[in-house]
Amino acid sequence: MFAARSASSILGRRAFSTTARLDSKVAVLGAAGGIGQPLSLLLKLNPRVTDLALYDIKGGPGVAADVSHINTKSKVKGYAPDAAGIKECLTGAEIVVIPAGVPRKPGMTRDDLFNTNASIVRDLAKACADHCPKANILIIANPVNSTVPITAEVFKSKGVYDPKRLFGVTTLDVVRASRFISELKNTDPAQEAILVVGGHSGATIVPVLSQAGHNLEGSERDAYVNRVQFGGDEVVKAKDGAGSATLSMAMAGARFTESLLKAAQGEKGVIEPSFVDSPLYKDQGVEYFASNVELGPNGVEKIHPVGKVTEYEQGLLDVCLKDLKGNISKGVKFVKENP
Ligand SMILES: NC(=O)C1=CN([C@@H]2O[C@H](COP(=O)(O)OP(=O)(O)OC[C@H]3O[C@@H](n4cnc5c(N)ncnc54)[C@H](O)[C@@H]3O)[C@@H](O)[C@H]2O)C=CC1
Ligand SMILES: O=C([O-])CC(=O)C(=O)O
Repeated sequence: MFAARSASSILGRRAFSTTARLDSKVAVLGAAGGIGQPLSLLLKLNPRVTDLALYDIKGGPGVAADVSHINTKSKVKGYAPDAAGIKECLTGAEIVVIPAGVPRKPGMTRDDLFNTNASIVRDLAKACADHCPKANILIIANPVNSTVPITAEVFKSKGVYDPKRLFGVTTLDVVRASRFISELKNTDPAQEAILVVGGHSGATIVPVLSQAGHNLEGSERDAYVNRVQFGGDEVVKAKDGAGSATLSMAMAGARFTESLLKAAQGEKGVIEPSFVDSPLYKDQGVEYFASNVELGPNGVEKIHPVGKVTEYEQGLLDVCLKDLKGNISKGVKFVKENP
């Protein structure tokens, strides 16, 4: 989809770019993994990306050599898995996408990944805070509800936290919500835009179907909501021990990156749901929340409220907020106890 961008939209980019930077370095940390590889491929196909910097503790240079043969203009470089490598990878990055971390196996929750992934994300966040403190940081590594607060705490501890530049990538939930409703209603999924709010695990994933003008009742509604909330489990089960969603996640990560680049390059009205430092439920002690976010040259431009929900959706939201609070404080506590 990115390679097929029309000439006029590429020209459009030039028209938007008079005040915006034309060089867009995007770094992927965890680039040799199940998500990292197809994500790197999609970013290589995106003409808005001028430099693609690929880092992994294993195999970054190999993926970079492979992807670099694709005949698009961007420069691609893979970095050695050491302090000098990550420093060079991150220096000058406008966007850093982080899918580094272990995926689930059947029977695990995302929270079961916390013990392994919390320290991976903490250490990569430290490197970002040191080498590219003004970059937009896109967290894919699970559990997102905790790894986003972990990243924020690291940036705060180094005095460089900008809440407008930190995003938990929840795009896959939105992609799934659109696809699954289109299967039920026989519509074009590309034309469906189902709002999904909350967080990124189980009951914290709240599809707000009512705002898209769809009405499902009873068991059909419950099955739809359950499928959106546990879509990740569907893939984990089907992969049977070989990991979780990678290809659909790569597409979702590439879409979010493209949206940020569009906004950075001056396009107005770019909206993506994302898990961000949000004022919406701070009065209830929930510091981070996913809702529609308007993107701009400085990252978050405007956080949209959830809007009108049905009584049923409000019930889902109540459960979500309770779970989210626990997930967030777990991340914050981890950094305080393991700086
Ligand atoms: N936000 C979302 O919607 C989704 C999140 N995920 C999460 O994304 C993460 C990655 O999933 P996969 O790519 O399938 O896993 P994977 O195991 O295939 O790849 C992870 C990669 O990270 C690398 N890595 C590990 N520690 C690192 C470090 N300190 N620095 C740099 N690289 C490091 C590994 O070498 C590996 O290449 C998992 O935590 C998974 O749960 C997966 C799907 C959707
Ligand atoms: O389910 C998982 O562990 C991976 C993930 O976050 C998703 O597919 O939404």
